[in-house]
Amino acid sequence: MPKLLSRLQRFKSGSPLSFRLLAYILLFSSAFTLVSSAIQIYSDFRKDVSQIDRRMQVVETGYASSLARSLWALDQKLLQTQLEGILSLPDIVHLRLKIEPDSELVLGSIPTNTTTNSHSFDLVHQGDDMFTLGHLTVTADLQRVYADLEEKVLVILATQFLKTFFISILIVWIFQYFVARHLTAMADYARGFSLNSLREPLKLDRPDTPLNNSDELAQVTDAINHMRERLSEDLERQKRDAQEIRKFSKAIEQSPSSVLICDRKWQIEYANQKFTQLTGYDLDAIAGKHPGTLSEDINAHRESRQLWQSIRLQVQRVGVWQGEVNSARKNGERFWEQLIVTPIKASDGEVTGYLILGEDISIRKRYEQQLLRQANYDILTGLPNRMLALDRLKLALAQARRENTLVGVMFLDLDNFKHINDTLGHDAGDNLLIEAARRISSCLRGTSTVARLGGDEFLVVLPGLSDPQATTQVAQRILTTFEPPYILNGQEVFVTTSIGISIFPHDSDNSGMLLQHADAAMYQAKNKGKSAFAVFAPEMTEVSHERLQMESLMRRALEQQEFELYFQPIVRTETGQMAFAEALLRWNNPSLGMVMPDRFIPLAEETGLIMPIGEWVLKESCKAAMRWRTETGHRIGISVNVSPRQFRDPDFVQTVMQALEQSGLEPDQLELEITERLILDNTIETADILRELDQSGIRLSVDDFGTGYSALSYLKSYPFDTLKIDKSFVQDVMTEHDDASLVRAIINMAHSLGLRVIAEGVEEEAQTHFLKTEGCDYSQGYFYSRPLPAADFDTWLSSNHRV
Ligand SMILES: Nc1nc2c(ncn2[C@@H]2O[C@H](COP(=O)(O)O[C@H]3[C@@H](O)[C@H](n4cnc5c(=O)[nH]c(N)nc54)O[C@@H]3COP(=O)(O)O)[C@@H](O)[C@H]2O)c(=O)[nH]1
Repeated sequence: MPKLLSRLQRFKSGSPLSFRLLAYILLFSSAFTLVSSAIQIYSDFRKDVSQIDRRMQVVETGYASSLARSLWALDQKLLQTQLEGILSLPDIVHLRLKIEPDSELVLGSIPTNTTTNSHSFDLVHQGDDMFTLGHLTVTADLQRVYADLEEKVLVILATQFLKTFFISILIVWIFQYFVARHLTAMADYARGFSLNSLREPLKLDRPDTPLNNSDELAQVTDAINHMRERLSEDLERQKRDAQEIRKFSKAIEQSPSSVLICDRKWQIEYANQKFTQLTGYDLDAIAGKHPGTLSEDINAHRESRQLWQSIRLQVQRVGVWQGEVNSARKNGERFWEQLIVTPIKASDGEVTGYLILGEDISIRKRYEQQLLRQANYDILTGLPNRMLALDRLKLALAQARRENTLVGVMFLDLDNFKHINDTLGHDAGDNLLIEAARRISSCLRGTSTVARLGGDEFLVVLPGLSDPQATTQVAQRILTTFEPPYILNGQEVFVTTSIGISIFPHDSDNSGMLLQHADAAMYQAKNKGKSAFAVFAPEMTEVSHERLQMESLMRRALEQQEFELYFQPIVRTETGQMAFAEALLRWNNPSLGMVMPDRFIPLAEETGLIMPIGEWVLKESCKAAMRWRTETGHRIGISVNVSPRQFRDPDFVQTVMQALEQSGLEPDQLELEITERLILDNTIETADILRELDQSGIRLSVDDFGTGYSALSYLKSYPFDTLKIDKSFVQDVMTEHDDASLVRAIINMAHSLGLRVIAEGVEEEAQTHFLKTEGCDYSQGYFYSRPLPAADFDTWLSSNHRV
């Protein structure tokens, strides 16, 4: 029962369509039933009425002749019987017989309040003559017909209504079961449809039959589900798109590049953080403006307008513009940015706006300018470097060709720069170069170029000369400006320069050759004794050729075993007995002959060949010392010269140790001679290396002492064992009072620092007496022996009883 009630309730409230359908069916079927029943009833009614009419016709045809005969015969009884017979007929209620001429016979009665139907006919005698005997009016009562009609109406109405009602109920139930409830389910589904239920498809509560799967409801369900899927896909896509858009907008907002988006009229619509950060303008302040009109500076504004005009044109024509722009920040500060401007196009290709990407390239630009400067200028002196100098030289040559003039090319090299640099340190060397550059520049006209080629080499280009003499005048002026001393590390230092000159077009019309010739002339000037200039002459090329040749020969000298060690004894001054020997390198080249170290060691240092050569010297020296021990039975130490360049080899200590290990010589039998200039070179971890060598037991001596510019304090700071007084002082001790005093002072000072002293360059016996008197520990010089080849030294050792 409750189920039924709820159904009814649903039927009433939840299924208005069914309700309405029921109402419509009832209404229409009732109307139809009524009309059809009315037609039916009316037809039956007409049938009944016409049956009565026919019956009265039958009375006329059946009774007229017999009634006429009864009248003719005046047989009243028969007439009475006949009339009663007619009256007994159904529905006939009244008979009126008018008998001619004026009698009347009436039978039956006409009921009141009812509808009657009358039929009259004449009663005629059919003899020879025809006589109308009477006139009979038959009246029929339609009461029965109407009663029948009423009953029929009632029955038909009742049955039709019931039929219609139940059929309607059935139809509505069928409709409700097969359609309406599913429509309700669809409505419920649609009503409850939300983003959360997107994954739940609409399912109707009906069997899964092929018929059900293909009917309209199935089609609507499919359509709804299809719509749901499409919606779900669209939403998914929208979600993805929204995510993408969020991602892109975040990326744009946080992009390391500045981003401006303009509409199609180039009015700013969007600016990201980076843009604000870079320019100082925030979006509110610039929205709607043209990107070229942000600055308030009128000049910048004008420039920018022109620029943006060309940007607009190129973007229209080519589709992109990119370039480097010197933009202005809000505070007026200028900066460089790399801009890329592209149109933003809709899918139909229509331009909807413009994208302007910017990147701050100020640092790169500065760096580029710096690089450009570095590429063309010498950082230390600010002078043009080799590259720019060569460009200028080429330009000068081109101009000279046009104008038929001369170009002077001067190659300058500072004399003894290396020595000064090594002894006074790099800072002093740098200051010297700066001052030298200033002095050279001060001697030149505005059109001339002075450049630093590297190291202590300078190039001067004198364009547009009419007379070659002009070059020598300039060279002389330069030499004169070099005369005043330089103040380096608080000391007065005299520095000179050597100048080589070549002239275009006399010496060559080629810039490279002119440089080479000036270089060759410069060597000639050096050979003249420095602080000189030389003008190129063809024979000078041989000198520079020799240098090149020497370098290439030296590269093969080690493997060709062209190097040889000479040994010079170092004796105890007091006794003249052999103490140890110094290894001195010689180069025996088949084409160059015997080459002395002064000639090739600087070149070996320049080219780096000193590393393998120095290693060879160390190993051979240690081996020689061990051989002497074997041969003489005495421990004879060996002193080896070490070039500053060798100290820059990170494996130097290891090389020394290897030489000792491989030969078996004890470390205290090896002495390394180091020049003062090495010690003053702050760039080398000299102290660490010297300490490491000292800790290994290797002895260390300061070579050429007295020739440097340094203070003596380093002697205390470094672990030296020996100090070697330069031969230039020793050689004049007997003649120069100052030198004698200096040698004496050096010996005393060295002793006070716990160092032993070697005097080198002892050539005369008198010098040995002096040194003995002054307490000099060791002596070395031609007086005792010249440097000897190994075999000669062996002989010297065996014949010399002073060991
Ligand atoms: N890095 C290296 N340098 C080396 C090596 N071998 C030599 N040298 C250096 O070359 C310079 C010239 O050396 P050298 O021509 O051998 O001259 C030496 C002696 O021959 C010379 N000497 C010795 N006694 C006298 C003398 O009585 N009179 C005189 N006029 N000359 C003399 O002195 C040079 C010794 O120099 P020093 O080293 O200062 O003791 C020279 O500077 C060498 O250092 C090498 O293998 N590596």
